[in-house]
Amino acid sequence: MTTAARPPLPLPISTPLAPPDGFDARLAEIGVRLDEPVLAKLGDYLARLLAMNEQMNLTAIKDPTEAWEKHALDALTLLPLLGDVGAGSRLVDIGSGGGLPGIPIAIARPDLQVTLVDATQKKTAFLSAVAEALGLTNVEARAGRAEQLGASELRGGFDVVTARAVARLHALVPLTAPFAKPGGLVLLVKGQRADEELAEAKRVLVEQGTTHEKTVATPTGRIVVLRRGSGEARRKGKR
Ligand SMILES: C[S@@+](CC[C@H](N)C(=O)[O-])C[C@H]1O[C@@H](n2cnc3c(N)ncnc32)[C@H](O)[C@@H]1O
Repeated sequence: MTTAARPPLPLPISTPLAPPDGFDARLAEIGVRLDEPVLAKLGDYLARLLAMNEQMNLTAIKDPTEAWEKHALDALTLLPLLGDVGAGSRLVDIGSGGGLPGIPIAIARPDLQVTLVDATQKKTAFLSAVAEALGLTNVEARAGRAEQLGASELRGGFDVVTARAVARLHALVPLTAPFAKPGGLVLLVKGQRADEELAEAKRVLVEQGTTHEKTVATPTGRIVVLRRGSGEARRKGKR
């Protein structure tokens, strides 16, 4: 882990957040049901995120209820798309920032190995510290730019790649697709303008050897689902 040589970042004291009334119903709307210990761990994560946010810029959201909706629920909208992703699979979250959507996924799917990538070393120090505090043994943080890490030993190593709020699709696909194995999924959390961004990124999708499988509307936005093709498809795309 890139941050391992540095002293661990001390986390401020925080009290885990309780889910707001009706959160179970919000989860049911997206076809997700979580046990109480999982919700408790999510509440612990959100509390630590908001507490650390007073010391470094991790999120614009400060209100706990909003954090459950716009961070936890928004991240968990990815879960139904991971139904066919088996235990032991590897997922990487690019531009993870304060850990979104990667940490809620790692909490809800402890059977996945989750790598969190961010260009800012201070943020990956927080991600390592929060993963340790939450006992998330399936999480590692890597500091570095996706452009470089996507050409490192991480290239082509992941069954699933996720990203939220990092860049528009035409710039985001080259940052994310290189991490996916052939046949791997690239799940990009977007807003209402996903279709417009897709149209703009059409050529880039081909160049990166990805195909657009579908766009899923969720209660919090849109998820653009891409699949990385074989090397052969990528070579054809370059012609
Ligand atoms: C607006 S924040 C979003 C953070 C998080 N994904 C979320 O949804 O809350 C964008 C993050 O992407 C990171 N980032 C931007 N460009 C990057 C790149 N080329 N490689 C790695 N991280 C990058 C930034 O450091 C920042 O933490």
